[in-house]
Parts: sequence; C-alpha cells; structure tokens
Amino acid sequence: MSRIVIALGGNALGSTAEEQHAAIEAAAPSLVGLIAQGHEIIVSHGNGPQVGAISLAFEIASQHTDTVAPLDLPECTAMSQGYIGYHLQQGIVKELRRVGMPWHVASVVTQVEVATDDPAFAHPTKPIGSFYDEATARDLMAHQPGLVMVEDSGRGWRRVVASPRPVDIVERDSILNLLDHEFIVVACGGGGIPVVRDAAGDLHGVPAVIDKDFASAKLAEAVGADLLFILTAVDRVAIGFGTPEQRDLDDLDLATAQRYVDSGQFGVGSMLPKVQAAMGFAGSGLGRRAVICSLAKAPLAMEGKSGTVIHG
Ligand SMILES: Nc1ncnc2c1ncn2[C@@H]1O[C@H](COP(=O)(O)OP(=O)(O)O)[C@@H](O)[C@H]1O
Ligand SMILES: NC(=O)OP(=O)(O)O
Repeated sequence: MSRIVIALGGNALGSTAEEQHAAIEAAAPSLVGLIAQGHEIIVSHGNGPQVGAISLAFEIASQHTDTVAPLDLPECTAMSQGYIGYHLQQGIVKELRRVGMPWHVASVVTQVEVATDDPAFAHPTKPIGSFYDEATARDLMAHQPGLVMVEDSGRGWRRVVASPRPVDIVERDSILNLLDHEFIVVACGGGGIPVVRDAAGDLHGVPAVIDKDFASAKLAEAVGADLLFILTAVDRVAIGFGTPEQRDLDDLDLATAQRYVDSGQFGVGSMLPKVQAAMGFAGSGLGRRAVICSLAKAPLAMEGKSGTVIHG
C-alpha cells in the first residue's frame, strides 16, 4: 500500500462550476480506483482561475454597492477551498457509492505558514484569474495602480500575485487524524491559505497565493507520502514546449531536470513550479517518485502509460 498525494491543477478544473463538476466526475474513477487498489489518497488542488474570479467579483461588486468591500486574497483562497472541496466531496462520494465503497471524504480548510521575509512578496510571479489579450492587459494595468499582469505560457495575459514558499502545514495533525480514520482527505487547496505567525504565536493571513505544487510537495512530505501525482492540462512535461521541436518526456532524472530548469524549458508560474516541486519530493533520497500528467489520462499514468515520471 502506498500513500499518495494527488494535486489537481486549478486550470485543469476549468473556469465554471459546470466545467469543474465535469472534470471531477472524469477524475473520480481514477482517484477511487487507487483506493480500491489499497492505496491511501490525499487530494490537493489549485485555485488559480477560481481565486482570481472570486477576487475580481468582490472588486467589481464593491464598485457598485457600499455594502460589499474588496476581499483580501487569503479570504478568496479560503472561499475557493470551500467551493472546490464541495465539488470534490460530491464527485468522489458519488463514485464511491457507485462502486460500493464505504469511505468518507472530508475537506480541511488548510492554512499554510509562510515566512514574513520571503522575497516573493516583492516579486509577484503567480498567475491567477482569467486570460486577457495583451492590449486589454496593458489597459487594465494603466488604470489600476499595483496591478501586475504577465504573459502566461502562450495562453494570454494574467494578473500575477506574490507566491511565497510553504514552510509548514498548520492543520497537519487534523489531516493525519482523518487519514487514520479512513477518510479521503482534501487539503491544502489553492496551496493553502497563506499565513504568518506573530511573536505571540497567532496566525494572520497575508496577501499572496501559494503555489499548490510546492504546497502539495510539502503536504506529501508532512504526511510521509510515497508518491506525488501532479495532474494538469497536458499529458507530459515537454522541452521546446509550444515550438515545432516540442518533445514530450516520459522520464526525467534529477540531473536532467535541473539542466532543463537552468535552460528555461519550463513556463515560469506554470510548469516550472511543478517540475521544481516534483524534484524536491523525488530528491529526498528515500526512493520517492513524482508524476506529472493530465487529469484526463490519470488512469493511464497510474499504469505507467502516460505522464512524466521524475525520480532520483
Ligand atoms: N515545458 C512545458 N511542458 C508542458 N507544459 C508546459 C511547459 N511550459 C509551460 N507549460 C504550460 O503549463 C501548463 C500547466 O500549468 P498550469 O496551467 O499553471 O497548471 P494547473 O493545471 O496546475 O493550473 C500546461 O498546460 C502548459 O500550457
Ligand atoms: N494555487 C495554485 O497553484 O493554483 P493553480 O494550480 O490553479 O495555478
């Protein structure tokens, strides 16, 4: 039996409630299939599109009424954990009932501690929200002081926010407790709600969105997982991505992965954090592996027939 952390990409979950339901329904059989094989699973998920949409919705609403104020990013991530966790609970339980398995599913509102002095606070890199064309993005930046937008992996322009590295998972013991009682746990949604601890030991949300791939690797480490699955919208990690020379990779050892990182093969804020998180987890020297593959082909990747395996 293996303990497996499965990270679902926010973009792979779609932009609307309907798309998200459909993506989860498609993924549920492979998630439940792993339990049927005797594995324990912990599900984490991204929230890039969702946290951006929630933030924008409050921003626009606040311009139309005095009774709604703009909502800070930690609260937006907390809301996205509830919304996505709700769909995951429904979708996974539906599949469990279909195959007659008596497991329970619980989502844990998860705070993730970050360092107050993380340099990421001064350099926003995490793309969130919708994609815009360049002219619209430049116009938005000209009219909204403090708004930073960048081109995201050939898909359009997006708002970027600070993305500090996860240091500690505050609800780790609750997650372990639920696992011990045969729960499928959904945790660290959207990378976790970023918090810092003050001198008195109290936690405070900070304006950032943690990368869920780094948070998932931290979660995998914290719960002693054997395998980290990072599910996204592409079947494999590629070099020469988006060019006529694109080559998809089945297998990536740490030295080769580092070489490709150094030569800028992976999109900053998209594939780069996935590869780096996978390298961190697989590089522990404990024989752990990480797999990056598409949500749609997850069952094939479980059999080693799709995805990119990152290993030590
Ligand atoms: N070298 C690469 N190989 C594969 N995909 C890449 C690469 N560089 C950038 N990408 C882009 O990264 C995307 C995955 O990142 P992202 O959409 O942020 O993930 P998530 O599914 O977690 O939201 C892929 O769908 C692809 O468009
Ligand atoms: N928080 C986060 O990393 O979300 P995505 O996976 O959707 O980018």
